[in-house]
Order: sequence, then C-alpha cells, then structure tokens
Amino acid sequence: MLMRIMNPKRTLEIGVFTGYSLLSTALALPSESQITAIDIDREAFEVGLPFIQKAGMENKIKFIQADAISVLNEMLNNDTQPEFDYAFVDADKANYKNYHEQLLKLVKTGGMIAYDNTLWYGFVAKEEDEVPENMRAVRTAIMEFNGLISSDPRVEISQVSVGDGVTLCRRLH
Ligand SMILES: C[S@@+](CC[C@H](N)C(=O)[O-])C[C@H]1O[C@@H](n2cnc3c(N)ncnc32)[C@H](O)[C@@H]1O
Repeated sequence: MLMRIMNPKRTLEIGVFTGYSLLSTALALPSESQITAIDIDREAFEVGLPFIQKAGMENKIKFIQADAISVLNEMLNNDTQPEFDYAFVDADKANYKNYHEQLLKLVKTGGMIAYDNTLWYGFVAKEEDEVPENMRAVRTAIMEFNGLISSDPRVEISQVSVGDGVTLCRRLH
C-alpha cells in the first residue's frame, strides 16, 4: 500500500535474503521503477530468484552482492550520486545508525526510509535480564538507534507496531 501511495521510481533494499520483501516491493511498484537490492549473500537470493522470475519482476531488480556500507560509500563517492525515493533497511542491525547517515544523503528530501525490526521481538520494552542472552546485543543496537532517530531533527518518524516493528522515517531537508 505504501508503495502504491508513494509510487517511487528509484528504490533501495538493504538486506535481501531470499527476496520475500524484495518481491513484495517489486510487485507493488510501477513497471518503470527500479530496485537496487544489496546483500552480502548471493546464495540466499538465488533460492528466491526463480519466484521473482516467475512473477516477471526480474527486470525491476538490480542485485548487488556486497557489503551494503561499502556499496553506499561508493555511491556517495561517485561524481553523480543516485537519488532514491524510498529505501528499505533490513540487514545488520548494528549498522542501522551508519545506514541512516548514508541514506540521509542518498534518499531525496521528502523520501522515505523504512527500518525493519525496530521492536526486536518486543525486547526493546523489556529489562535486559528478561531478554535471552543471544538477543541482547541487537536489542542494545536497536534501542540506541530508536533513541537516535526519535531525536533527529532531519527526519520525522512513525513507529508502526506490526510484525517485529517497522519505523517509517521521512527525510525533511
Ligand atoms: C533479515 S534478512 C533480510 C530479509 C528480507 N528483507 C525479507 O524480508 O525477506 C537480513 C539479510 O541481511 C544481509 N546482511 C547482513 N549484513 C549485511 C551487510 N553488511 N551488507 C549487506 N547485507 C547484509 C544478510 O545476508 C541477510 O540476508
């Protein structure tokens, strides 16, 4: 629905895995739109690729197998930087704050960044000793990130409490 309303022409997805969210986005986009999809793991993407092809969505997608921080840095160092209307971030949570700084230069003013998993199974609302040990490091990273963007004057945000939590973040200037 968000894609239908926004009608974005250039979009970015950071963290693809088998392409579930990538295919959902591609299906909702107009035919001339493009998604630059980045993941360090090509194998998982190839598991989902036949479904993307069967749905006729392959032409909308440019997959880049690489570390996303490096790819965004390369984009930022290019003489002509790309401008995205929308970005979906669902990769390494510890880097969300770094993606945020990069994306605020690559996503247009008025454009949208969606950050997935910002409620982290609800653990962000629990005391640390109630959280399984293997979930604590990401919980801390997500809590820091949530604090950071909630007081960032460059954006306005809306925390959508569906699934594992998605924060919609609109670049203001
Ligand atoms: C939760 S999965 C993505 C799920 C996908 N968005 C979906 O909803 O179907 C996270 C993905 O981020 C990728 N990833 C983790 N760190 C990364 C990095 N530094 N650069 C690029 N991709 C990364 C992993 O390889 C993994 O496939």
